Amino acid sequence: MPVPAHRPRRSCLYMPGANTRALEKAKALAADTLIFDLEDAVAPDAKAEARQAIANATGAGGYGAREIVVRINGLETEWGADDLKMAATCGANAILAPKVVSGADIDRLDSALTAAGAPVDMGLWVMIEMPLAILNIQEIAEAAHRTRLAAFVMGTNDLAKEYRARATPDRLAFQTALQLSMAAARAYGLVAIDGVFNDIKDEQGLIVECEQGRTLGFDGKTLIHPSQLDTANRVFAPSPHDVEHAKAVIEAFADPDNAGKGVLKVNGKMTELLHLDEARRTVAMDEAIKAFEAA
Ligand SMILES: CC(C)(COP(=O)(O)OP(=O)(O)OC[C@H]1O[C@@H](n2cnc3c(N)ncnc32)[C@H](O)[C@@H]1OP(=O)(O)O)[C@@H](O)C(=O)NCCC(=O)NCCSC(=O)C[C@H](O)C(=O)O
Ligand SMILES: [Mg+2]
Repeated sequence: MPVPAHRPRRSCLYMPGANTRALEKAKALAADTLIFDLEDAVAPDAKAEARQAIANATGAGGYGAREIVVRINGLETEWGADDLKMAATCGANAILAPKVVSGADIDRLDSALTAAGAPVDMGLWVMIEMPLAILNIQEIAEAAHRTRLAAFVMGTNDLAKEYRARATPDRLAFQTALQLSMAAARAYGLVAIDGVFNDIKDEQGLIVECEQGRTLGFDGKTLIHPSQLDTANRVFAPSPHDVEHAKAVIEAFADPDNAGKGVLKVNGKMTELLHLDEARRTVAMDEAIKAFEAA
């Protein structure tokens, strides 16, 4: 299936690779992206079994238009090379590598994927979750120019552990990391996905965190439970008001009376050509979401 230019990634649901029931259940869940995990959600004794379960699930298919990503263990671990070998040719859209800290890490992963026979359109996603990754964030993002690097995924649990930080509702401790990662992602054309919200029962807390991620510019949020899907899908989609306003901006610039003008007033707001670009992106994403949901 060709990759749409504006692919929705509002909701990116992790599931442990060893949980075959979750892998099956995912075929009917309203997630834009499914992340089959071999790393932290899988116990050391279950790694080989989980790797086989993911290979079986991706081989059998049935996930429709959902994007499939396999999170591997780090290449420095005893499981990483076998994970990458399986993930490279299992039919997934991308692999997600944990705990990268440098541009050289991206080069190593990229070379290993090519050597393992990964298709040219397979993406490389990486977890931004180590203090050194935050300090080296530009160098990491810059590797996108020479590799398949396509996305940053924030790992706020590992960041909390490494920083010895407190997880507060405003995510004060992670603002520098979130915002530097966002700047680097956008500067080098990468997708940016926010970290997980651990308290499955706290729906209001999830809404607040999704809204904050959306405000910061993230494309979507990583999730850990199906009950979190609807909130992320709603918050990270353009709202009906956003789409209506975007269409008004596009119409205003297309009006022959406004030909040659660089600045207009639309719905009482100053509107420049840069807003036209954003309006086109909003409408394209709205259409991409509708097409994805109809598929
Ligand atoms: C957290 C969980 C272990 C809770 O599981 P459980 O107790 O089974 O929850 P429920 O009984 O409420 O489940 C209801 C049904 O939903 C299915 N389910 C649950 N979670 C998922 C899921 N993630 N994907 C698909 N399906 C799911 C259950 O099977 C139940 O189905 P049924 O039996 O038919 O009723 C569990 O939610 C879970 O394992 N979540 C994912 C954990 C995970 O993958 N963690 C790793 C990624 S997070 C991370 O590492 C962050 C990052 O690296 C960082 O540093 O921040
Ligand atoms: Mg992590």
